[in-house]
Amino acid sequence: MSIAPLTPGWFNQDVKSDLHRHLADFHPSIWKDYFLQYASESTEVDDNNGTHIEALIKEVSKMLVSKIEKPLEKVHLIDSICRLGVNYHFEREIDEVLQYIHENYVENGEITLEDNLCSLAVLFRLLRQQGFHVSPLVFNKFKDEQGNFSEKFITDVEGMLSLYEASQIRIHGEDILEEALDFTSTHLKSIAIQLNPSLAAQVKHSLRQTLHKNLPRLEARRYISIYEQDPSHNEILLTLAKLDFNILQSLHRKEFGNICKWWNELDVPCRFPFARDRIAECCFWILSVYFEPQYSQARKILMKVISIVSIIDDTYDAYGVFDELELFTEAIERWDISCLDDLPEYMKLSYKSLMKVYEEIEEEMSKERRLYSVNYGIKELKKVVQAYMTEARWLNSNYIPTIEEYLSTSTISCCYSLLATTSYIGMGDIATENIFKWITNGPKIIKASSIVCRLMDDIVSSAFEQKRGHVASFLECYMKQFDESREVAIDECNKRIANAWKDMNEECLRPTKVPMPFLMRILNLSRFIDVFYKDQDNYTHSGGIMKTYIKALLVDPVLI
Ligand SMILES: CC(C)=CCC/C(C)=C/CC/C(C)=C/COP(=O)(O)OP(=O)(O)O
Repeated sequence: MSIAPLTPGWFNQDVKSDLHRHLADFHPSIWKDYFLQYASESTEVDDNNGTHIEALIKEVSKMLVSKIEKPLEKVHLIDSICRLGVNYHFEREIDEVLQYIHENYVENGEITLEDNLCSLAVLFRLLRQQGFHVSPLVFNKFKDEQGNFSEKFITDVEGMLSLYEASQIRIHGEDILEEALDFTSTHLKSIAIQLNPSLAAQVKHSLRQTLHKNLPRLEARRYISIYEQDPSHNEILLTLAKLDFNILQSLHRKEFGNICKWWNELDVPCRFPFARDRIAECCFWILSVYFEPQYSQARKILMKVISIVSIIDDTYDAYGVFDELELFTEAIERWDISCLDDLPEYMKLSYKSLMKVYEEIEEEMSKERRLYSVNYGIKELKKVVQAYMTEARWLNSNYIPTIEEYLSTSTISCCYSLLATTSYIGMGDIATENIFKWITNGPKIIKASSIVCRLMDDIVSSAFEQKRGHVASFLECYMKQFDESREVAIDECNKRIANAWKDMNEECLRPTKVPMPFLMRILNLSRFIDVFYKDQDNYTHSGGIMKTYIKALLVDPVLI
């Protein structure tokens, strides 16, 4: 796209005094031009190790499909495959094994295999993750006569860890898993100091970041080193995991490089100095949604959309004044390049770039005869911008909405319905028009994911945002409506977040309303929030764990 060059200081020439604006002091880009070195016309997967990898995949596949004599050994093999991040090569085989175990060793939801706490909890988690119905009452056998989890398991750290991880996939009404969570987290916390350093580190990690809510690539990067140190590891599987990790890394670097090249042409620091310059972080957000090679085109689309939306979000929250925002909202509603003439100079750039991004998506989709998919995406974007405007109105009139009013708008402005819908656009023929109808009709799982996103974001960012003038967050709305303290409001958020996870877990059980690949995008969007919005907003303040994790997945290869 060619946009006329600017003279220094242009930004303040034709716009209102910054006194009226809610400017934020965002730190500059951490990554600058780092990923540009990887930009490449071809985003094919590197084939240098192709034959070797193929052979390793065949070997692991053989291990999976061999006759099931010891079911729990297979279960642990599947667990390692998943944690090492190579399960996407064996979806059919894994499903067949778990289906077999479910048919032969689960009666009326009860697992009939007799074994130790660790193995049963791993099996329970894997079956649930795969969408099979299993009853948590299987854990009754680990209780004492009083009906409490037996203290004799406190020293079984692996068992406790597995039960703790299994309890994360609980659904509504599963009291026994609530008790299990309580029991395991209390005792794991207190026992951690007595353990050897490596086990202590694992316990500490799980207590902070559970497996179910972790991003699969991050878990793979971490687990490869843990698995390598386990004397009973399988060499073939380990080698596959390492090679595969590096191959994916080089594909992802190229994709990041290409998007950074496009972003650089927008010249964000100069043309949008009020906005967060976070292209690597935006790309990482999308890499969390899907990492597999077949979703490369889908990632490209979603990476561009999220990055432009990030600028638009800052336009509403950190720069635009009320009458400018009305013009912008109107222009988005009309969706027509001729609206440019009505916009202030700085808004022309984002509007033009947005139109251009969607034109490109339309071009690609019309080649695939899936143009309709883009229209669903545009409708979701319009909803987001309307929600931004409602929030701007509230701020402009110092209105603090009720929590019902607040949530109905802010679960749209959190963009998760927009991102989920847009994530399906590049997914190919499996994303039928019915899938788009389903996702844009506000299904339970997207409502739950939006609650997780909105409330976790509000807990960590409301203090920073309120300082500069920002629409009231859930916390302020709740405190005003119920005349309660911030702590009580945070507790309420955490309860709602936990319930939303139960909704999501329930929606992933079979029979699912849509095929699993579509639910997985939503689950991964929620996981991103769990990883990056726990203690602070690591997108806005991206020099901490965000930097560490980008480095782990995109900069440092795994040592072979
Ligand atoms: C966490 C969240 C809302 C994610 C939205 C997904 C998305 C579009 C991400 C791009 C960057 C962005 C707008 C982050 C949220 O900023 P913010 O915290 O300023 O968002 P807000 O203004 O809606 O609170």
